[in-house]
Amino acid sequence: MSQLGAAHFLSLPRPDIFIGPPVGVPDTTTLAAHDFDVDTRTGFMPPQMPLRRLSADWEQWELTLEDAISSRLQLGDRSFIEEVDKEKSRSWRDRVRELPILSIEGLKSSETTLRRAHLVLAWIMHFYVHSLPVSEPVRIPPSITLPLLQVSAQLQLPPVLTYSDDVLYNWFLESSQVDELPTETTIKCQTSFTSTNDEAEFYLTSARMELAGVDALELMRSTMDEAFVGDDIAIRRITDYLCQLVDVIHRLRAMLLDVKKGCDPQVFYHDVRPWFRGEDSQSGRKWVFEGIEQDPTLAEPTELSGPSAGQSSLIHALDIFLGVDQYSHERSLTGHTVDEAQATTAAQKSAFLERMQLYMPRHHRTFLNHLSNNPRPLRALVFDAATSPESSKGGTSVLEAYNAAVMALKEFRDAHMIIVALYIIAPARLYEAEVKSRSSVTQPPTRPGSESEYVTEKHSDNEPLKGTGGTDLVRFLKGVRDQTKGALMTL
Ligand code: HEM
Repeated sequence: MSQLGAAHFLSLPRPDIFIGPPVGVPDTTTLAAHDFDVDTRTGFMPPQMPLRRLSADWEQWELTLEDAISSRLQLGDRSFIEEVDKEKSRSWRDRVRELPILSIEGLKSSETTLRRAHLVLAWIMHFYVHSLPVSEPVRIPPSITLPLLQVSAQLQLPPVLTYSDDVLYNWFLESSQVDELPTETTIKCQTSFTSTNDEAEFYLTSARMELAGVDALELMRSTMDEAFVGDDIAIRRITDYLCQLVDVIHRLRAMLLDVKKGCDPQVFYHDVRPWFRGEDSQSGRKWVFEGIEQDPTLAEPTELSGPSAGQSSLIHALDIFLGVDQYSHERSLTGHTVDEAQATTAAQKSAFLERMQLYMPRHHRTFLNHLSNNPRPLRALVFDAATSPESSKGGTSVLEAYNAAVMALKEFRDAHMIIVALYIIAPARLYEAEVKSRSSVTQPPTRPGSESEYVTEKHSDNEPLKGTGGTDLVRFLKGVRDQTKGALMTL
C-alpha cells in the first residue's frame, strides 16, 4: 500500500490550534467533510503502518526511548532494587534532564509525525516518572514538558500515555508485509516498557479487537442507512444487521478472554501495569511540569489519567449506536468513590467514559459526536416499530434483536469483569496476603513487589482497588455493566 497521498488530510500541515471546536462541531480546519479517520477496512486503526521513527532532528528523543527500553529500567517503587539498577536509572534520568529543548515546529507538517512525537515523549515521561524512587518528588524536566505539552496541544490530547499511544499507533508489520493492510494475525507490537511477550500481547489483544470491530462499524453504517428509509423492508434488514452485530460482539468477547493465552496475570499486574499509572492513581503524588512557564500558550494539564481501553472508540461507538450510553455513560459513573467525588473538581466529576473521550484522537471524538447526533437513533426506531399497531412492521423481531445486542454488550462487560478479577483483583489479594504472612515472620515477599502499588491498590475495607484511569474499579465496572443491562427494552 502506498504512503498517504500529499493531498490526504492527514498529510496536510496543521494550523496552530490550542483549543478545540465546541462539542458537536466538526473540526473543519483539518477535517475533510465526513472524514473521521475511520477506515472502512481497519476501523479506528490506521490502514498504514504508523511512523516508526522521527527524522534526524528529533533523533535524541528516539535514542532516549531506545536507551530506556534496552536498559530494562526498573520501577522506582520496587522494594528490592539492586544498587546497579538504581544507578542505571538515575543516570538515564540525568541524561533526560540534559536533553536540549527541541522545537516542534517541523513536526507540525503532518499528523502522523505528531502522533509519533506524542508516543515517544509520553513513553519517555512514564519511564521517567515511574523509575523515580518513591522518596523523590515527580518533577518532569523542561526537555520533556515543553515539547510534550506543545505536541499534545496540536493533537488536542492530554500530555500522558493514551490508548492511541499503546494500541492504535503502536504496531508494525514485517518488512515483507508493509504494503499490506494490518490484520489480526500480522500486526506486531512496536514499543513496550518491559520487552515481554506478555506486555505485547496485552496491547495486541485490544488492537486485534479494533480490527475485528470493523464488522460492527459496517453494520452500524448499514443500519443507519436503512433507518433513514424506515419502511417494513428497512426494519427487517435492521433486524438482520442487529443479529449479525450480536455475533460480532460475541467474537469481541471471545477475543478479550483470549488475552489469557499470551499475557500472564502476575507479570501484567506486577511488571507491566505500574508503568501505566497516571497522576490520579498515584496516591496524591503531584506531577510537576517544570518549564511550563517558558511557553505562555501552555496551560497546566488537568487530564493525567493512565491509558485505559476505556478510551477505545469502538466500545464507545457500540454504546452510542445502541443507545446504551445514556445508561453506561451516566453522570453518577464518575469512577470515583463517594468521598473522592466530594473532593474532586467539576471536571473530574463528569462521567468517566465521557472524560475518556478527551483521550481519544480528536477525529474519532468527532465521529462519536456525529454518531450521538444521529437524527434517527436506533433505540427510538426500535421502540416505534415495536409499539406500532401495524404488526407487519416486524416490531417484535427488531425488539428481540435489539435486546439481544444489548445483552451481548452486557455479556462482553461480564467477561471484562472476569479479566479484571484475574489480572488485578486476584494478584492484588495474593500479594497482600503474602506481605501480611511474611511480615509476621519478618521476611520480604518472594516477588519484587512495589510498595506504593500495594498501598494504592490494597483492598482493605476503606480503600478500594484503583484502575489505571484512577477509578474505584470494582464499583465502577459493575456500575457500567449493570447500567448496560438497564438499557434492555421492555414494553
Ligand atoms: C488484561 C486486560 C484488561 C484489564 C486488566 C482491564 C482493566 C480495566 C480497568 C481496571 C478498567 C477501569 C477503568 C480504569 O480505571 O482504567 C477498565 C475499563 C475498561 N476496559 Fe478494560 N481491561 C483489560 C482489557 C480490555 C480490553 C482488551 C478492552 C477492549 C478493547 C477493554 C475495554 C474496557 C472498557 C470499554 C472500559 C471502560 C468501562 C466499560 O465501558 O465497561 N479492556 N479496564
